[in-house]
Amino acid sequence: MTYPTQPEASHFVNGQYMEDDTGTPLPVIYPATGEKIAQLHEATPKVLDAAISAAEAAQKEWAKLSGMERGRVLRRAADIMRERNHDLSVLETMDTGKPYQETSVADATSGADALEYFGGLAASLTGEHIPLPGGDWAYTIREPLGVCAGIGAWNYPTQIACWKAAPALACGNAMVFKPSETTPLSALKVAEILMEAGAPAGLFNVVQGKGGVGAPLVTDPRIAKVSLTGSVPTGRKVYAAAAEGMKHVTMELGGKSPMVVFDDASLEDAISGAILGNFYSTGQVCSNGTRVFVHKSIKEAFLARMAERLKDAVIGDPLDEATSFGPMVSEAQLQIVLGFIEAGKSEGARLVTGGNRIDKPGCWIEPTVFADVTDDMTIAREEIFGPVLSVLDFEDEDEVIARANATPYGLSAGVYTRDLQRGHRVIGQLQAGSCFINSYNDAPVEVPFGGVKASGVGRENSKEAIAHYSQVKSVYVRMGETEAPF
Ligand SMILES: NC(=O)C1=CN([C@@H]2O[C@H](COP(=O)(O)OP(=O)(O)OC[C@H]3O[C@@H](n4cnc5c(N)ncnc54)[C@H](O)[C@@H]3O)[C@@H](O)[C@H]2O)C=CC1
Repeated sequence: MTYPTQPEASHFVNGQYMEDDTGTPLPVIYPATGEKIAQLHEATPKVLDAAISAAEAAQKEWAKLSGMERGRVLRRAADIMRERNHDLSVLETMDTGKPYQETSVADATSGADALEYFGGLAASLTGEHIPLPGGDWAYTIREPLGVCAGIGAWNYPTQIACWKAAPALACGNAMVFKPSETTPLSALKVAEILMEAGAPAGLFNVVQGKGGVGAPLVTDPRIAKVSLTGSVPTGRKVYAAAAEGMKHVTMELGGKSPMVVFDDASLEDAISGAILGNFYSTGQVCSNGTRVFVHKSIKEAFLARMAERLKDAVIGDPLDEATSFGPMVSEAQLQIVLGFIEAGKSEGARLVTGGNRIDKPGCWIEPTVFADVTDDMTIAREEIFGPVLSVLDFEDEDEVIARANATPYGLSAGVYTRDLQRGHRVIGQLQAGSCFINSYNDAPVEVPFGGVKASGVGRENSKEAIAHYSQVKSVYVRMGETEAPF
């Protein structure tokens, strides 16, 4: 028995489901068939206010607990998520269209990893003792920020909710989370699980809606920090709005990341990396290596073998465990991707395989590979966020580094080579936050994740995230008399 797709109500506020059906209707569509699977409503100002007030009250109590006590709740939530992985994965597949083969290993499980990791870290979030001249000393206290707003994208809804909530709650903050309007279902389950694990009512609240709900959440004076996963244009707006209130931010934004395949690389591994970095989640991954620079001497071999490997993709019912390639998340995103494919063709790129909408109900598109792509083409410059791989030729190491860096983005970068000195030398020069050598798109919770340049501010995951969900108070303690000039 899996979860019904229609939740009890649209929002989760102060420990329970909440509805206000005067909000704008928000239909939820299963992208594999185009069927409506739930009907929600956007949050009204009343719902938003209730969520922020509940978070404010809960945060004060939560921050009084020791880190050990807070961590215990998060670790219990991680265990519950793992026990319910099947049901959570089916729901995530219905919400996003991503195959169960993926959701069962990369969504609730990744969320549980974050809850477990930050739950374990919570008790160790201590300050420092600083000895000073004359017997004076100082100490520091790592304090929570207060109520944090989390705003999510549609590609990894459970993972995004947990990657934001886990470090925020571990540090003693509360959260109001707004999922993407395209995938509103699974964050409600994260809220339910946190309450069941013993979190106080109001600690983690979910409000639904589009940018019109996100914007007042960001500017509300009771919100101390905003963590957004989304596109660069939205990031610019949210960052600017948060700056007005001098709020802390984490921005996990888009990219146009390079993957460089040298002539000494293992061809099979490089193709696996390019598949993971372009077709996993139907290409809807922010860190994807969508500009695949392949050394000219191996380009044709690379393309021929890639076309062969793509024939093994199992495109079909996302709930069937054998399916390895699902639909796009929505008709709107599908149309954007088809537009980029047309631009690729009209600007002279060579279509090697795919390029078409698949003729059946739902949002289906073929895995698509372009070759002979040049740096100035639209498909080499703009984030597509779909299953479209572009192969660009190169011959020289310095040349490929310069071209790889010639982008406003800087989320990820990858290098395939058997020459390890070269691997490290090249990665050292690539302008990106999350990099890979002979691999692509791994994102374990122990490792910092985030971008440089236009791709973001701050880091998620790892100990680095703690700095972004807490602030340091320093206390100077004088042991002798206080001397003043007069
Ligand atoms: N760096 C990262 O960690 C990741 C980045 N992304 C990026 O996300 C994008 C795709 O996701 P989308 O949901 O289409 O992005 P989007 O930028 O359209 O929306 C992201 C979220 O922001 C909200 N929003 C929109 N306008 C807002 C405003 N003015 N104020 C407050 N909130 C607002 C949306 O409702 C949604 O919840 C891609 O560009 C992708 O690269 C996606 C996943 C991970």
